[in-house]
Amino acid sequence: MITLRGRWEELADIKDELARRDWFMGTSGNLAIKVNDNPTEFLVTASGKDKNKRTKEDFLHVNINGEPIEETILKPSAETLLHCAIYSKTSAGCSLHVHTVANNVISELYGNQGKINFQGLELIKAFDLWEEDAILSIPIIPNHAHIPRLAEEFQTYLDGDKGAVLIRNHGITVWGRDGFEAKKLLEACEFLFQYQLTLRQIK
Ligand SMILES: CSC[C@@H](O)[C@@H](O)C(=O)COP(=O)(O)O
Ligand SMILES: [Zn+2]
Repeated sequence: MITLRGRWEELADIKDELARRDWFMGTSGNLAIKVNDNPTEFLVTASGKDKNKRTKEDFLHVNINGEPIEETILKPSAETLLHCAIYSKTSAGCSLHVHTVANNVISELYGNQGKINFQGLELIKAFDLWEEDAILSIPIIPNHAHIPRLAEEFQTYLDGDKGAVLIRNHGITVWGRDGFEAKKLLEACEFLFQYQLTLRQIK
């Protein structure tokens, strides 16, 4: 059995790796990992911190409503409700949210269509799409400032234990069965976004 400490270290390692990619600009981004079922509990990043640094106060242990389980002066991520939605509606074990220039530009370019589709690219296999004509469709939702409203719209796309949703001119949230899968999906999405932007520049 993996302990709370083990999950903490796992999430901290993921955070370090994403930080090395420079995916936490301006304190943006938040991460979560499930630590218990029945009742569902997870670790979530503390709000407003420099996620490039590794400290003892990086994560809070929260319940399914995003409320801290232990007494703390730290505040859970402002976007904790999105992670709550993921663990309420799916069996995912890890959820990651980052802001990158590529995911923001893609969300703006394709925002009016409400989604971006990828077909014929090897990396969509990261989402277990193996058929030659398979299409990976990533929804794009408006960036509602009211987080409960954002979470309400976001949760309509939670139809599996792994997936990705773009928030327009904000960022991406991905979830997977575990930390390995969530990070894999995030990297695949960012590859696809960079590919699409490069292709559009050349054409
Ligand atoms: C500092 S801009 C980014 C925030 O508004 C938010 O979108 C974000 O991703 C980080 O918020 P946080 O509360 O630290 O989890
Ligand atoms: Zn954000």
